[in-house]
Amino acid sequence: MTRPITHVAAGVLVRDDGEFLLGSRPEGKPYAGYWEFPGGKLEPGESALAALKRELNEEMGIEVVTAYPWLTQEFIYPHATVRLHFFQVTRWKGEIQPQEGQQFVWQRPGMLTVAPMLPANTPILRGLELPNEMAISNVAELGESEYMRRLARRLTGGLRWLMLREPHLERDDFALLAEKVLALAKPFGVRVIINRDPELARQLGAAGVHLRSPQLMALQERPEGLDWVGASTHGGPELAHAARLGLDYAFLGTLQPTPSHPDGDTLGWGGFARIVSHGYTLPVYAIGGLSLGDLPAARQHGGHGVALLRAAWNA
Ligand SMILES: Nc1nc2c([nH]c(=O)n2[C@H]2C[C@H](O)[C@@H](COP(=O)(O)OP(=O)(O)OP(=O)(O)O)O2)c(=O)[nH]1
Ligand SMILES: [Mg+2]
Repeated sequence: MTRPITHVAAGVLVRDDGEFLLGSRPEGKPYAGYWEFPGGKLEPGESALAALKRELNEEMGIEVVTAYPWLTQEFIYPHATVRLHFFQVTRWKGEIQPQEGQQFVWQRPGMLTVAPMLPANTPILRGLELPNEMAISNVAELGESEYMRRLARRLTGGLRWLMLREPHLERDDFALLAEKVLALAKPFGVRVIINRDPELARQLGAAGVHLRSPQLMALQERPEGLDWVGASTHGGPELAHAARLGLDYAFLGTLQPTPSHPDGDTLGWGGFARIVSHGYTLPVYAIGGLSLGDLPAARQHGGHGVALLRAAWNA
């Protein structure tokens, strides 16, 4: 027998310093004492956003000002089958005050100090570790020495993640470059994602691998031995495949015409939103002709962030 699905809206409050809020579940509810993102069940006919606003007001006394639709997760509990609609809440009014005897704690992504967490939330916590800007290397256009100068500048400026993607290089030359980049990035604790193949990413000891869409579609399982695995996608079927394999994030594009693809098929924000609104558990980056100024648009349309090639190195 299939049970009806209980729809739930939950809010991830994120401060400017990157810390996010968890609440403890009050006594008397299923999983009392577990940690969760504040939120609750949708009422009949209520939208997820309306439920989010109502629940955050009821449970913590705040008024939501800016909320971005983010990840969706389905989970089967003994007590219910839930579909969770997560939002990132970046602005709110009023002071956070527990209204139901719960506790609240601010946490740093990847460095939780409280437990246990509701089990459905594992991928949500992973998603919070991912940056809103994914910077993609551009040795091809800048040349190696100029690129390394700009990378050094961004590293001292606080860059946390970097994707190394240089398809014009032969594998050996790419590996040599990767070793230099990894050595430069290491003291900064930067996560370097290798856009080539899982084998090379493992050999280099990189944080992860990024798959091109043909590589993604040829796989039946997530590559092993890598902390982070992402993929490029161009539509719903590819994105769904990435989600099925349990990948950590996906790119979706091309958003706008770019210098290298001046007149190809582009999605625009409408097309991007239509695909993402299907509701995936993995964060989705918009890619193609974007700059950091497009981040609010990407988030309004259900994206996690923007993947930047040229624009990442202009500053
Ligand atoms: N609020 C919230 N619920 C979550 C999260 N993760 C997760 O699996 N859930 C599940 C637990 C519950 O089965 C369901 C939320 O139900 P709830 O008991 O919080 O709902 P509610 O606030 O409307 O409570 P009530 O009025 O029914 O007492 O979703 C999360 O991060 N936040
Ligand atoms: Mg609740």
